Amino acid sequence: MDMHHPAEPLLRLRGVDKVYASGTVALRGLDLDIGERQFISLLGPSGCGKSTALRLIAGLGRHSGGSIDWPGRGFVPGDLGFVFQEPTLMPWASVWDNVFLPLRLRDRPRAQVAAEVDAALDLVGLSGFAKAFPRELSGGMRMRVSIARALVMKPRLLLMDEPFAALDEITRQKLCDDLLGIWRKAGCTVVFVTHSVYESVYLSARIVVMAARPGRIIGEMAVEEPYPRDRSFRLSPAYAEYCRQVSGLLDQAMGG
Ligand SMILES: Nc1ncnc2c1ncn2[C@@H]1O[C@H](COP(=O)(O)OP(=O)(O)OP(=O)(O)O)[C@@H](O)[C@H]1O
Repeated sequence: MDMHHPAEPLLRLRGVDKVYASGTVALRGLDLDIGERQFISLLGPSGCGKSTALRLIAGLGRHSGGSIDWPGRGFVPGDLGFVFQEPTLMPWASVWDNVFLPLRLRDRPRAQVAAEVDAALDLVGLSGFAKAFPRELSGGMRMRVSIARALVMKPRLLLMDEPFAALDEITRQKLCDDLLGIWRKAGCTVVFVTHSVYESVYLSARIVVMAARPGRIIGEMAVEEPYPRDRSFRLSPAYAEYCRQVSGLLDQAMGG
């Protein structure tokens, strides 16, 4: 870090509140700095406001109080990619056309951006499936198409809302490895919402634990294992110890 110009975070949340029209206080006083190229997980029990926080960061809905800023060079359209629990692909369109969608919505001509679509497919390891249709793919492959679509605009921030929750354990582990590779190559920041202690420890450099009613941050942990990470980390005593500590924080979040 340059000591004369300490790096600004990519995103800064200060005292963010969200009260829904129903009166539910989904978030109260959220303070969070998210750095460039960080991999950060938001972990917490159901209803603690993880998805709300992600949606506010994405600009889907207004916060009721506090501020959300992009302090560096500010927010530029295309800076954000979003991946949901369901891949939400268009079943009638090929893999290539699904990934092309964000560019098409911005009126970018097919021929002009073909290389960008190809590069996004290459990034997620699906170059050979450009002409396939979603129904021909496994659940894990469909999720990778969804990730390629989120990354085709080369966003600086990738928001992921429990992307692997609907998949079986083996596919989940494989996708975690894939995601770490994709993240390293894409060079973006990832904010990953999950219920899973194991997933958060494996993936993140930083885990923010939230509690409900009102949704708030109750603790944070750094996972100081260097990247790249692989199976050997998952099997290591250090991994088990991180999981134990994060589970302890989660117990606190659930009032235990
Ligand atoms: N559109 C909405 N209108 C009213 N209340 C909402 C709305 N969306 C969420 N809530 C409420 O806000 C609180 C936080 O919800 P949110 O979905 O952000 O939590 P979460 O941590 O993502 O939960 P989960 O893990 O179950 O997805 C909950 O009490 C929820 O019922």
